[in-house]
Amino acid sequence: MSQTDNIFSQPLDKVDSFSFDQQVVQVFPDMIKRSVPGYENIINSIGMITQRCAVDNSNLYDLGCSLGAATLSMRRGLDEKTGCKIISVDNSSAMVESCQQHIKAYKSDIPVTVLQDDICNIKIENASVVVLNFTLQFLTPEKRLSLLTNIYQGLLPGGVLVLSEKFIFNDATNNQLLVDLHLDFKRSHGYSELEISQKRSSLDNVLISDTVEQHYARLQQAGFKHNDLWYQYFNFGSILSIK
Ligand SMILES: C[S@@+](CC[C@H](N)C(=O)[O-])C[C@H]1O[C@@H](n2cnc3c(N)ncnc32)[C@H](O)[C@@H]1O
Ligand SMILES: O=C(O)C(=O)C[C@]1(C(=O)O)C=C[C@@H](O)C=C1
Repeated sequence: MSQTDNIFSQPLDKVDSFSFDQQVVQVFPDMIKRSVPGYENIINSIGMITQRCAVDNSNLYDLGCSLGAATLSMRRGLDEKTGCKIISVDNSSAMVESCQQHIKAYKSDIPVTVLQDDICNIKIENASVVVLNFTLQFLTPEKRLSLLTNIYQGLLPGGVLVLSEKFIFNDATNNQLLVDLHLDFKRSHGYSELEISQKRSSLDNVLISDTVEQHYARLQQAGFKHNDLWYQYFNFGSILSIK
């Protein structure tokens, strides 16, 4: 069972940069549900996208898998396929350890390999579905294009990338309203003003958001010609890119 996230509930002398360490791992399912509008819808839909887009004898990748929520949803979507393998990758040792336990707890014949590595080092091969669920935003911007290019090159024709992110918006008025609505979402899930502001400081320069237009431009540069938002809830959303 996931514990309640109260990491930022007490005043901290110094707010450290956010990292996916053991303390975050322990509360992660609670943290992400209470912080990311639409997270559960996106996770469920990743299973549906997998069911429709995965092909027999291909690989599926969950890049920045955390505790494996998207991996498990993909695996549920593979019920009627044969010869598929899921490769789930995260560079946090605490996440990978917990992810392995979590995945083992659910029985299935579909193989899942959980790797502790930087997603920039992974060669994508024979892929029908690749998921980057709220992970690209944690890579330094200079590394983002080469990762997407690697993904494009490793996808089979017709293969898909699900790219979920926190966005910023060019229109300052819209941006402010969507940011405020996200903060209201957090308040409605029990986060205090102190928790919200300390978490925001801790994510400064760690989570670097792009606009939807910047994502489309980068995806096109990587080779993807078919890119569209399939989900948006305030300043969070998900793009589906097809090779
Ligand atoms: C917000 S979480 C992802 C949530 C997860 N995909 C889900 O659906 O529940 C971001 C994850 O990306 C991982 N991460 C960040 N940068 C990474 C990198 N360069 N290589 C591998 N994993 C990375 C973090 O350790 C963290 O577990
Ligand atoms: O913007 C925030 O407040 C967030 O908490 C976002 C976010 C994310 O989008 O990944 C950041 C870190 C945690 O992993 C959970 C959620």
